[in-house]
Amino acid sequence: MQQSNAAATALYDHAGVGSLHNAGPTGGDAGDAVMARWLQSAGLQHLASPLASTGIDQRLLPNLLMQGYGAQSTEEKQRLFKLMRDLNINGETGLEPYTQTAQNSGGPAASDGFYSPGFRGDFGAGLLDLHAMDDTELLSEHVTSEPFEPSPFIPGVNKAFENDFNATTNWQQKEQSDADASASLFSANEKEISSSRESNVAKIKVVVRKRPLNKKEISRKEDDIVIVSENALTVHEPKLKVDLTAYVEKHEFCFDAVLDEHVNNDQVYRATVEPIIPIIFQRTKVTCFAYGQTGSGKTFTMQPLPLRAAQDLVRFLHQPIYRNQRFKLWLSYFEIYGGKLFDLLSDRKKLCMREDGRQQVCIVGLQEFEVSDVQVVKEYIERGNSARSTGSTGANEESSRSHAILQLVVKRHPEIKESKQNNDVNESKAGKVVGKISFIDLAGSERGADTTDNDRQTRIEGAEINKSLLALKECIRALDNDQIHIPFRGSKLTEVLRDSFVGNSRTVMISCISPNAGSCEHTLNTLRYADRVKSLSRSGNPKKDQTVNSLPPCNRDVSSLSLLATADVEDVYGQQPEVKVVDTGRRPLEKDVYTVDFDKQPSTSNGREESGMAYGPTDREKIESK
Ligand SMILES: Nc1ncnc2c1ncn2[C@@H]1O[C@H](COP(=O)(O)OP(=O)(O)OP(=O)(O)O)[C@@H](O)[C@H]1O
Repeated sequence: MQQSNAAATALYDHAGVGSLHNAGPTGGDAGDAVMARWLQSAGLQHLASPLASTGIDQRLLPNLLMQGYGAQSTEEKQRLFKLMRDLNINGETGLEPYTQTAQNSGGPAASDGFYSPGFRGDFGAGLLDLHAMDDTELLSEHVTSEPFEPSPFIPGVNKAFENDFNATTNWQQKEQSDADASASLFSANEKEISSSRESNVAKIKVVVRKRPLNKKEISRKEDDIVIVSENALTVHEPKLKVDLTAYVEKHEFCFDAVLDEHVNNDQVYRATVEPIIPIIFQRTKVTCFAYGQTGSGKTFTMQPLPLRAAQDLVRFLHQPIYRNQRFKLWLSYFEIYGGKLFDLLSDRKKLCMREDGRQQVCIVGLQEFEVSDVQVVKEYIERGNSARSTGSTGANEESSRSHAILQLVVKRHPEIKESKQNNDVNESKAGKVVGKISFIDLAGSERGADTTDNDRQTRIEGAEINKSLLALKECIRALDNDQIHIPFRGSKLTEVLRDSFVGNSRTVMISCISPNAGSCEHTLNTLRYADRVKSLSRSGNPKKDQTVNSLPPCNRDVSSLSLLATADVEDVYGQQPEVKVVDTGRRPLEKDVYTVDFDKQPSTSNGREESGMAYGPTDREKIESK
């Protein structure tokens, strides 16, 4: 309390009136004028005048303000709080030294400002305290737990929570305090905080998920050859010597996280997408995709994620900061099949991709739906899923033959009066994209090499799939190396995701693997692809290169792969509390020397890009630019 008083008092001093105790009538006037201007800067001038008219000693104003005097609404209190805080920050940065007064002398140093524990502890009721408790303390009370476990990263929202000014969490208070930033979304200080939060989320995160043996595999008495331990796993490859004696070759890998067969979908969400949700509101484009052979669990893994993410995004949107700024969530769902795009929420309407004048890719005719309720999101997802192209493979009766892309986009909408001027533009288009997350359920990675279904259709599917997987990897590589040129034209998939590869973006790859011995080769291919993606961040960064030598010998690269020679010491995912990950300074180890070319995807030679494979009606396409 002393500190906050000191800060407000400093305002008077700054006006050249000396300490409050010395303020005479003239000095008081000058101080009052500054105080009035100060309040006016946040639209709170009315808080000064009632005081003046009641004849209350203006010197008491800082105290009264600190008690929330006159502020009627939550919003006003927030603004007032922000003003006080800014004052402290300025004081803290030494913009304007202030004289010690009787009130503040003996208290904590001025430089401790708002952030000193003493100050926090004394902070009066009715005003926000950004630092009273850590993020997790209040969150758990307010998060709706059905049907998922509460998320420590995401604020809970319910009516009481929204209305209870004092019960807002630190995190929410920070967000709330952004509300009156008119010119930009975030004040300088908050930008700092948000950028540090952003930088805490690795650009590429690679997670492996192992599914359990299925009934067929159990009935065939197949062995589980994948052993998971922490963030590493070992594949025990059964082999035969020339003299036909059996032996096992071990392959060890290490990733950001490895999730075993006992991990449920909610835990997958927590380890992958959840930490990224907050930065979507900070103009980040996120891509999350699952990769792996058919039947390895990609769809099983990916399908719950958008719903879970939508639930958290909706929670954020209910925060006053975002609600006041007219942030809305939009959902679209389409698939890429045989190089063509189909809207899964619009009777498989064929879509086409256009580049506008600003080289922004837009999918012409793609329906976007505003979603503010998780139940509605669920219905859209179910509708889209039932419209997907699936077929049967040896390993999966309902195999995805396409890449399905579900996008959740946060947009900021203009005020009603502004948007009325653009009556002809539909609401979704009127909004400005703030951030988005794309969930991609890729078709099985080995379909190009699928010889059991080797008909023409399958070959075409396989060719496109292979092409896009290769292109995806190239884009991730370029992205991670901060290359200016991103080879997004390599496939329809990467073209569609173009805006996810430029600017501020994050990628989460979930590699799904089957545990049975019969899938060993595919499992190793999947892990090598994942390893390759992860290792991309180890190449081309001299800072990372230097650190490898300081790693303990057991963590050093011992394989013959020069590209995997450096350690990813900058991946700080390991700091997230809920995520089962460890320092990725340990590079993946695959002890054996491979003969496999890691870059090589299953053959694409049998595929030509075919046209005229449109599914569903070829509706007249409304050509319009976003
Ligand atoms: N972790 C898991 N736990 C329990 N069952 C799983 C798990 N992963 C996958 N399955 C089951 O395995 C089967 C195949 O999974 P899924 O359809 O997700 O594979 P996929 O990789 O998407 O295949 P495709 O590429 O052919 O579409 C499904 O019946 C699914 O329910």
